[in-house]
Amino acid sequence: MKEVLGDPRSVTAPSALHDPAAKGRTILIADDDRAIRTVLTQALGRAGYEVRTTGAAATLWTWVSEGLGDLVITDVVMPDENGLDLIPRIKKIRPELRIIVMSAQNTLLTAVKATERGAFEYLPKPFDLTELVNVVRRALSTPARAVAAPGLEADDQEGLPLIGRSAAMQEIYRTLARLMNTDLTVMITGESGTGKELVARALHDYGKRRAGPFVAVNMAAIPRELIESELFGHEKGAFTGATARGVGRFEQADGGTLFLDEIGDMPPEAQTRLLRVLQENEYTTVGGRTAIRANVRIVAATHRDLTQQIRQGLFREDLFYRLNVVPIRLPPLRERSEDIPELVRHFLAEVAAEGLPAKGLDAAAMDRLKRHRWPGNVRELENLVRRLAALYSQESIGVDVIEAELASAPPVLNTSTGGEGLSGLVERHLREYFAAHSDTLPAAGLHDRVLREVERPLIALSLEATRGNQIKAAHLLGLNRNTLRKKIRELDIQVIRGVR
Ligand SMILES: Nc1ncnc2c1ncn2[C@@H]1O[C@H](COP(=O)(O)OP(=O)(O)OP(=O)(O)O)[C@@H](O)[C@H]1O
Repeated sequence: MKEVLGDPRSVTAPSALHDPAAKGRTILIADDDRAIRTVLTQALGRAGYEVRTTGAAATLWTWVSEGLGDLVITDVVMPDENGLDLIPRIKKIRPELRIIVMSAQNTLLTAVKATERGAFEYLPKPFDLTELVNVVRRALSTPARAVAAPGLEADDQEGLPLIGRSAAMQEIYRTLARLMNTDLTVMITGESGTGKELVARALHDYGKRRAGPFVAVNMAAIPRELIESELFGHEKGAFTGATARGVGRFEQADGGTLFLDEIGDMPPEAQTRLLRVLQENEYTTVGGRTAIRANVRIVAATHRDLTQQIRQGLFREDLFYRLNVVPIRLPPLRERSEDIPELVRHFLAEVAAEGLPAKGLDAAAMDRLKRHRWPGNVRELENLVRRLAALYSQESIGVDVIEAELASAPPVLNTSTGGEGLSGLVERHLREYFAAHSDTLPAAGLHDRVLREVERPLIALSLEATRGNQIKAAHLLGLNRNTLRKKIRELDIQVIRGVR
């Protein structure tokens, strides 16, 4: 049986799970919900453990200070004290005692705090009892773990709200919490607008490099021939237009996190260079000779299917394995539609805080939103909510308004760009590009370079869509066949037959 969603108290029963190592081990449980105490007592009792339960944090504290128990399972919100606040006190007097935190709060901050304060594991409610029994067994057979250094506590305010309490988001919060004290390379995949950049920021903000810079680079936004100098910097005179030394993003991100967005769009030469940096932990600037030590944590993201890119020869397999150390897949919004009401409330509150009149959605309207497919994911939802707040005067928005808004069909190109439109997307990337050169101007010849940047994917994708058939692609593009052939050569596009 799997998780039962909805009721935070619902837990599902394990299959027979007697653990021979359980004999003589006592588990202390604190939860103010009697039903939960009962189910946990039964499940752990069946597995062979001794169990003591209480509804008060104070009683748990007394037991622990008397030296009782081999493991603690505690809830977070209890009438007398917050379970999370108890953890450091317990760790101080009994550092070896494993603590499992369970909570129905289910925010990223709870997961992070539990891990940060030294909990062995965090279980969002509702959870599967089989999983709990497995966690207990693991906890009792793993040596004590160092607690995060004091002073590294996450702020109480969740500055960067990742909204959503669906099972899929809970899994992501747990992964993020586990990654907190590591420097592991992370690869975030997911459709456009699912929150990849937000997750990358969370990894940084709750990670051990949080005091350092967070630098984001969008591979798709930078002209191909400039990517290497953008990442690694260049020496004066390294190429035409390099009139001064240029600082690269690796240098800017020194001591912090480098977020490589749209990594699937990285050109081959830059991929090779990046691979070398990841292998050797050193890089050289374009035109430079001295090796510079790289001190960045890499987080990469893509909305593309990299395994397919690898098959097509567009992405290096060895680089993929270097980057894919910890994969995080963000689900599309349609797979977690139960999060939509909370997201809507969050975005409505945001626009209200910006000075627009406060609004709400009636039940039918909310229901309609939950049934939409959301090709542009959270970004599309956010844009819709902003439109509703700005364009409609009624306080409570009904389903008719939602129908009308969803029916004002976005243009063809919107589906992949999250409701933004192609020109909006190009403008966003160009803005980012200019912003990256805030103190200097980009190298001369920008017009042609940018047009080539648009032309290349346009032609490559047309060829992909026509399975490498150049006659069909020329027709699709409205180009003469010879012109297309010439452009394929000039732009160095690989034509792969039969692949789509
Ligand atoms: N779980 C979430 N909670 C709150 N806001 C979210 C969430 N996920 C995404 N958003 C918001 O949706 C918008 C898009 O998110 P983000 O830019 O992180 O997506 P992305 O996957 O990186 O998109 P792209 O692939 O197009 O770059 C942002 O405004 C972000 O704040």
